[in-house]
Amino acid sequence: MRGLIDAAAIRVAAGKAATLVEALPWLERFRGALVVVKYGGNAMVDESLKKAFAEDIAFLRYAGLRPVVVHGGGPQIKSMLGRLGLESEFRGGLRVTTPEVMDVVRMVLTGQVGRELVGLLNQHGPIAVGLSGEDAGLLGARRRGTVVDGELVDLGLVGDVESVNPSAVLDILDAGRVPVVSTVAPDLDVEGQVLNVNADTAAAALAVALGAEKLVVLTDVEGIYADWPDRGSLLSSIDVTAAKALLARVDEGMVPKLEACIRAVEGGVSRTHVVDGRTPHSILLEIFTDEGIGTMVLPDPGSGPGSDEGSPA
Ligand SMILES: Nc1ncnc2c1ncn2[C@@H]1O[C@H](COP(=O)(O)OP(=O)(O)O)[C@@H](O)[C@H]1O
Ligand SMILES: CC(=O)N[C@@H](CCC(=O)OP(=O)(O)O)C(=O)O
Repeated sequence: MRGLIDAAAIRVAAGKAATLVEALPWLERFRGALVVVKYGGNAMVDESLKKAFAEDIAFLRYAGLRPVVVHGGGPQIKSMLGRLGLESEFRGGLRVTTPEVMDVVRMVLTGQVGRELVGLLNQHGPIAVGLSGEDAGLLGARRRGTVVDGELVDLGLVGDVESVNPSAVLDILDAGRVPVVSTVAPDLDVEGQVLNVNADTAAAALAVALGAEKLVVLTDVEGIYADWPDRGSLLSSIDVTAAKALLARVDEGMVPKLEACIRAVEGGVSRTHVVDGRTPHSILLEIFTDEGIGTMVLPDPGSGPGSDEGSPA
């Protein structure tokens, strides 16, 4: 009835206020912080998760952080290859990339997925600017193979990032906007050739070059499991030494993600997280709540600043 105070409504309001207050120390801690977010998995294909992702990135931007988005697009590449009657296989979590497949990867990542993401973010104001590893020398790559069952496998036009010139990304950040990066990179050895770089790998290289405070990698699973697929073995954190040992026991797409986290931590990014992109607003939950979510890959204990994330201080 109007005019009466509803006790249940007051409790709900108090709960909402408590959530906001819980975020306060984290807002203070991360004001101005550069955070690289690798966007991929279900969060990229489900409409409501896409919307929630865009809200999270806009929230970070308006809360005074400096988010940089690096996106994947494996499912969209697969779908376009299918429409064109082309096939490609994965070895060690990486797509074997022929010249025809490379054309499709470039078209889909830079021309389709990146554009869509920029559009979604710009529903929250004119904040997002898309670019690829080809723009202003952002990424330089060299061809790489991968080792599967002890044998080196040729992956074709697949590259690993060898050089990063982050000035274009910094220009966009300094203008108060959000860079949205697709991970096609010029081949440093062959002029005019571009290479397909796994987006987790590129996100790590970029996070290191930018001196990011955090790398957050979205995926389709709760986090990293010590003993996959034993659901009781989800890790809340793991140090670099243990993560390297675990590499031998993970497979599928988790290999490039775990490698990316290790590379980022070893490159000085002290907070590296693998979080579940199927959970709406997983990025906000990771950054602005006391518990965080997913798995954090950390420097080894006692190895310097950032080896302990327990509190915002
Ligand atoms: N130890 C592990 N912990 C978590 N996931 C693992 C592990 N080993 C293998 N996986 C697999 O890796 C998958 C994540 O990689 P992928 O499907 O490529 O992710 P995305 O599509 O998010 O890029 C998980 O869904 C799971 O099937
Ligand atoms: C070499 C390699 O595997 N490149 C990836 C690039 C896109 C990507 O990484 O997308 P996800 O993050 O959605 O997996 C590919 O061709 O699928």
